[in-house]
Amino acid sequence: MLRGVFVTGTDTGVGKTVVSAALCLAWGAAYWKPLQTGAVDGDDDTAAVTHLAALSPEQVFAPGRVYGEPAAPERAATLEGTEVRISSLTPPQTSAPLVVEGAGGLLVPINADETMADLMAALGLPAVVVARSTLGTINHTLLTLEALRSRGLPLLGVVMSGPPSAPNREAIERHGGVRVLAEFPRLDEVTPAEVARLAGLLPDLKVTA
Ligand SMILES: Nc1ncnc2c1ncn2[C@@H]1O[C@H](COP(=O)(O)OP(=O)(O)OP(=O)(O)O)[C@@H](O)[C@H]1O
Ligand SMILES: C[C@H](N)[C@H](N)CCCCCC(=O)O
Ligand SMILES: [Mg+2]
Repeated sequence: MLRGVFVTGTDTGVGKTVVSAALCLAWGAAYWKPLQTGAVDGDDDTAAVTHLAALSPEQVFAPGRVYGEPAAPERAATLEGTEVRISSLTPPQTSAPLVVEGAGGLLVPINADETMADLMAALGLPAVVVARSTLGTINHTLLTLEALRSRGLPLLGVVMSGPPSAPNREAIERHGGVRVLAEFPRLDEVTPAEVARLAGLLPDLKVTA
């Protein structure tokens, strides 16, 4: 039984927020974004997931820190004259399973000596890796899986986002020794109804609080 998952990705903008919303819907999970950057550009993944997954107030937690600069948390915090340490972030208490969304990919710096991978380790949640479906994804995905494994971090599986590619899926599963949980097609419009449809593509995993 899983208490939840840590949604990471092969890159920023790869579809982690949309996948997080689908996971919340599929599992009746709560959502938390420990580190949000890019607020000056309107980046607000918590608001996006709340809308897309129609989360109730009990299912959504305020981000741990919010920074204006659209950058890695290390730089965004430094520009505001601060530093964030993983030990200062308090994970929410919830009776529901928890979907935690990282910022960018696995090795994005949080400060001079901690990365998203360290945050994942501290939370003790298995990773869902969101990957593009298109050309170039095999390398990016296998690098992310290798980085997870070299740190002894648990892995639940991969979600591929974009036009379904059977050859890319097969290569990632075979070379990465990983399960592709679902392939999320490109949506014309990212709406709650369409995200509910994507949620239906996810396997029935035993996720509990
Ligand atoms: N399946 C999809 N179909 C169409 N558009 C999508 C899909 N998945 C994501 N998008 C769009 O692509 C953009 C980036 O997706 P998303 O915000 O989920 O990325 P992210 O990995 O969460 O980025 P960040 O690192 O900023 O958190 C958004 O505008 C989102 O609406
Ligand atoms: C601003 C953006 N949307 C994310 N919140 C932060 C992405 C950091 C990526 C850093 C990097 O890998 O180069
Ligand atoms: Mg996001």
